[in-house]
Amino acid sequence: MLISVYYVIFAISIGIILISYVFLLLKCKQKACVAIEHLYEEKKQRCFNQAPGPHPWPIIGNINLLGRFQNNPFYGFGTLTKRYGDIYSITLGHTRCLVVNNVDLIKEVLNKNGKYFGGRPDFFRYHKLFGGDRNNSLALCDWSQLQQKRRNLARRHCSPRESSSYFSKMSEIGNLEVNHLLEQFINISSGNSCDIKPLILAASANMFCQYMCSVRFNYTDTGFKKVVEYFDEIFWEINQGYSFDYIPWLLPFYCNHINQIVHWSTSIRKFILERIVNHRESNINLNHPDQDFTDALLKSLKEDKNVSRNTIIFMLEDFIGGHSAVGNLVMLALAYIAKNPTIGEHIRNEVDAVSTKGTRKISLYDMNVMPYTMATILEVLRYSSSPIVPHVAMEDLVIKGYGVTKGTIVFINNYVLNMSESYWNHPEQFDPGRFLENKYTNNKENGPNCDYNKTTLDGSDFRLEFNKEMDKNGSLKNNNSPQNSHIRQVKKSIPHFLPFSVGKRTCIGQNLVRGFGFLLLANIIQNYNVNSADFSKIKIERSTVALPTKCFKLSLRTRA
Ligand code: HEM
Repeated sequence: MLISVYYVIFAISIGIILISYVFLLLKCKQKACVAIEHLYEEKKQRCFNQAPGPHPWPIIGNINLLGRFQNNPFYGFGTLTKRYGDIYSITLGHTRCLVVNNVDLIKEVLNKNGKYFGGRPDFFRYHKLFGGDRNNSLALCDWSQLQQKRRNLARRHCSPRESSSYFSKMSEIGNLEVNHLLEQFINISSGNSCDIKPLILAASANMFCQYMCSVRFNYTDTGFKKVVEYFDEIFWEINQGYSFDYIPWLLPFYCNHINQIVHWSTSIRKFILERIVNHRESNINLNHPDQDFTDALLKSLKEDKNVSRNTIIFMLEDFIGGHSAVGNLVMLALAYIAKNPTIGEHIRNEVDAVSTKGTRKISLYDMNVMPYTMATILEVLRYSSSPIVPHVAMEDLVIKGYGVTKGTIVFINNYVLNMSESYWNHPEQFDPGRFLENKYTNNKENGPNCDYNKTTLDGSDFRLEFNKEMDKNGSLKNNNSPQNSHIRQVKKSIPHFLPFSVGKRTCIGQNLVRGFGFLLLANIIQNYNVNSADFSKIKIERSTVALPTKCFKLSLRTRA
């Protein structure tokens, strides 16, 4: 009896051992398969050559090639296409980079493979700008679930649709701030040269602060003035490239510069906490609907354990900081108008027709009926070719048959798109008209449901009357034809025009740029003639929307 019990126990033990071996073998097989697959992938990668490119020097790589194009590295990238084609690799310091120079390839990288190119360069400077960790920044962080969450949170507030209450809030706030700005201009509107940039930036900052945080600051508030200046410095800084980004051992030579960056960013953070967040945080009511973006952020902090206080403070800072881009864009537009007075005349014609000769201010709802003004903003974006923040490959992958290894920095060259003769007629000319098209219509079409039969705020059916009186350059002429008229509109889509980039990491602030930029530009031109006492002082770098903090002066003269 005892023996048979032993036999049974022995048999069970053998069974267990055998089953364990089978599991062990299966697991080993799985691991072996993964390892083989990995090896195969690696081999496959190795089979793909790197894109062609110049041979790198030790230590500096190809930085010497860009040295010649310090003022416009993207032009430099463009010249290298003649030798290496539209996609090529260069090495900056020790970092491998890929430069992509045509629209199809750009879309292959950012649209088709966007999820693999969601990283950003790990520059020391970027960390210093955002409290020691670039992942605090919306634009400079690597792609992550947190980034997806932050983008979703921001979308409603920062990309308002025309029919939404956010849009009407934007229009209202924009108009109120324009009144404040015009009051400031009264003292400087005698036609003398003036440094108007700080005022335009302050107006733009107040538009953003009111829209996002329901607070505005006085133009004489020294704390506010300093913060607006520091934001502007940072905007300039983000648009620059330095050799120490790629050759970190040069950093000790740039200590003062880095300390300056830290000073700007910590001062901004202190201001946002002391003057905006602290007070709001203590008064937040979770049961009330969101008053603004700050409410939405503070609520997400209370409701979602994965969102940290740092995250929301940096988000707010990022979005308020967007005002610098708008302010600089408007300054550029005014400079081009000063240089090309006919452009100012065309805008003035639109403004006068829409506002019945200046009897009311221009609102956001006039955007659709002022195509030339909108086209001017687009032409500034094209002409200045704001660089697309570099992307980084987050995995090994293949683009156009070339192997791209994880960690490669990808430069998207939209300067070549904006300046290529194969995409634009006379790309070197500043000409807003290139963004306009005519839509022919007969008046019968223009019934109450016609898309193009837009009305202005005061209810007048302006667009048709106005458009049929414009010649092709945008100036007024008297050729009223009662039957047929053409409507001038901004071209709907231009596939090679990507000022805000495409794909997963496209700019979140583009509607704010169009909206607040339009309000500032149209209302300034409604009230002032813009000129310059010395055009030689208007120096504009290509390949950036950023102007130095201390830039050219302009003169404003009240319109007769
Ligand atoms: C002249 C005005 C502006 C231009 C030309 C511009 C252009 C761009 C470009 C090219 C990118 C990079 C997209 C990419 O990496 O593929 C970007 C990213 C971004 N922009 Fe703008 N932008 C402007 C203004 C603004 C404003 C006003 C805001 C906010 C209020 C804003 C918020 C952002 C954010 C948060 C990102 C990062 C998105 C991400 O990486 O996921 N931008 N912008």
